[in-house]
Amino acid sequence: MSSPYSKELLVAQLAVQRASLLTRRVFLDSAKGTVSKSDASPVTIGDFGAQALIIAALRHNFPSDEIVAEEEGSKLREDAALADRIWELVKSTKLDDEKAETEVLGGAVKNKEHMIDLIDSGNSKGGRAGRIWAIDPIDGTKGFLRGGQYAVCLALMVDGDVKVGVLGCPNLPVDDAAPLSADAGAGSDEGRGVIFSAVLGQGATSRPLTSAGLAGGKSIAMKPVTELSAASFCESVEAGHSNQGDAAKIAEKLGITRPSVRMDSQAKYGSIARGAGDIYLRLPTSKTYQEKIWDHAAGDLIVREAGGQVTDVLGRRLDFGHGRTLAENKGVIAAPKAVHGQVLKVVQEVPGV
Ligand SMILES: Nc1ncnc2c1ncn2[C@@H]1O[C@H](COP(=O)(O)O)[C@@H](O)[C@H]1OP(=O)(O)O
Ligand SMILES: [Mg+2]
Repeated sequence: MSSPYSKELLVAQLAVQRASLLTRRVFLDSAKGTVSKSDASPVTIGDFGAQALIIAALRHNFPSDEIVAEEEGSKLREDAALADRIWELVKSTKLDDEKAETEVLGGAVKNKEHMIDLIDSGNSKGGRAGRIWAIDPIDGTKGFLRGGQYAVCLALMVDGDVKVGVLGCPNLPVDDAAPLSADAGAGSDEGRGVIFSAVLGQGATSRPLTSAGLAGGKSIAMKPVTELSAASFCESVEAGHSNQGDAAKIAEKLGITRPSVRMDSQAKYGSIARGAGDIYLRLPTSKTYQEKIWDHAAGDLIVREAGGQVTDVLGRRLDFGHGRTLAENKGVIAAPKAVHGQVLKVVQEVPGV
């Protein structure tokens, strides 16, 4: 008998692989497919294209599942030139493995209208009942535009619990043992591109972006931290997304002297899951911002399956059953199980966190 969620894992890996290859094409273009420049939440043609490809794969395989996705198609209905650019990209991005492309993913998107309908169908409200996929087609768009790290994110929740998580990180080194660095290789894809995956209760793996599917995966695990003072922190590049001043106070209290590695997107979760970093802190910068489920679902499972513990700053598990946002959580602390409690205690000693 095949293990639980093996089909979901295969479809998710291939869908993320295909979408990641699409985003890489946009990334290598100097204008990076920017759609809205001044926006606080920038968007590129890669966001829409990747979302269309992932939803196409999910609709083909799991037609009755719900989908929560970050982007919506209305902009494309109003802007024909924009829709045409995205359509060119979507119809010309295919896996080399024709069998995977046609038999698993269901082949190409039919036409431009179909593409926009697919993008629009990621509008589920989420919740605690049934099978719901969460998609962030390009997490860390600011990093993507800067030439830094970003991630293509997909997770399946069943009754509010994450069962499958896949992260495509086209700019992280393939090598799990490479030192943690925010450097994305100045646009070179030599030795870069990794897919992290996890299924609840089955561990976490990494594989090169160019060889997705179920073959070629290696088990990954967090690095055991014996001395917290020797640990390294991972945090957002954007000071508006995580309070870097509070993180510095926490590092000092823990005796950590190494500077934090700042990196965009859920690439942080993948990096600590494979032991390239130790602790990911996301400390709220505002009382009103609610984290989005697509920004955390895959990473949360991958870190937990690699031997980590993930909570918010109050020590509560991330709760993906409250709709499109983590309405009942505040910030994130992801750390190896053995030291998570110590980190949490120190986080709570910092006034205002
Ligand atoms: N005030 C905020 N606090 C935390 N995260 C935020 C905030 N504003 C936006 N984000 C989200 O942070 C994510 C990127 O995180 P990171 O800093 O780890 O790369 C993006 O998905 C972004 O959402 P959006 O895409 O809607 O701007
Ligand atoms: Mg995001």
